[in-house]
Amino acid sequence: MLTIALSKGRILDQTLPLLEKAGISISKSELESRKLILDTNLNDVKVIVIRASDVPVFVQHGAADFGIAGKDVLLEHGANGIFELLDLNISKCRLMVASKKDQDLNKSTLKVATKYVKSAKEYFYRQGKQVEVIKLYGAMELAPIVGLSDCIVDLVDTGNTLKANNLVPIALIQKISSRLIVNSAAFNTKHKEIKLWIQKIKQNL
Ligand SMILES: Nc1ncnc2c1ncn2[C@@H]1O[C@H](COP(=O)(O)OP(=O)(O)OP(=O)(O)O)[C@@H](O)[C@H]1O
Ligand SMILES: O=P(O)(O)OC[C@H]1O[C@H](OP(=O)(O)OP(=O)(O)O)[C@H](O)[C@@H]1O
Repeated sequence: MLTIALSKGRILDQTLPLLEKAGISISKSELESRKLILDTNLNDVKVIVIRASDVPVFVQHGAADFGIAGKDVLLEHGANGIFELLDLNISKCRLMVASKKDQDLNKSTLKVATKYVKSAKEYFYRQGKQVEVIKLYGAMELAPIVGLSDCIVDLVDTGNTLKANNLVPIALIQKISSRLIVNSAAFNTKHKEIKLWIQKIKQNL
């Protein structure tokens, strides 16, 4: 039995066609059901659809043999018990610093609002900047507008969300795309089975 962990939301829409091309499909009724473990067209392959940030957790603990998650989420999680095997080149965006146009960013301690605490701390540490990081779970763009922070660290794709909130991109931290990750232990015990599926997915990218 093979269990695959997929991220809900925008990654899922781009992941399903990749799996389909590799020979794993999930019916519409299965996707629309309230079930948490979904059947596929193959008896020995099951799929769990969970929050993006939970995918590496399930894979790390062996509750899923492989999973698909954004690099943003993987950077926050760290490499514990996980191998990143494939860049799927989907859900591409950039992890960036952004602020109001006229914001003074030369203060001795910058207030940074973000969901990406680890990446933000590491970035500003490398820059030699002292920061106070304020953890948020969404709507980061609001923070500089209401004076909660001097800047944000968030994902940018089209730039429309920044523009709509009168914010400007300041610096690129990391290019983001979705990655296929495996549990390092499962990769050793189920190596043949996992490798076969990864090859099938890779062939069809
Ligand atoms: N604007 C974007 N353009 C392209 N990819 C994006 C964009 N925003 C997020 N992503 C990618 O999609 C992934 C999932 O994002 P999504 O917005 O669906 O979930 P989320 O709301 O961030 O997750 P959660 O439900 O755990 O809070 C992110 O981890 C990132 O890799
Ligand atoms: O540059 P853009 O194309 O405007 O995309 C950037 C937006 O996309 C993501 O939010 P998302 O839509 O996933 O909403 P959420 O994180 O608040 O759920 C991200 O957090 C930005 O707000």
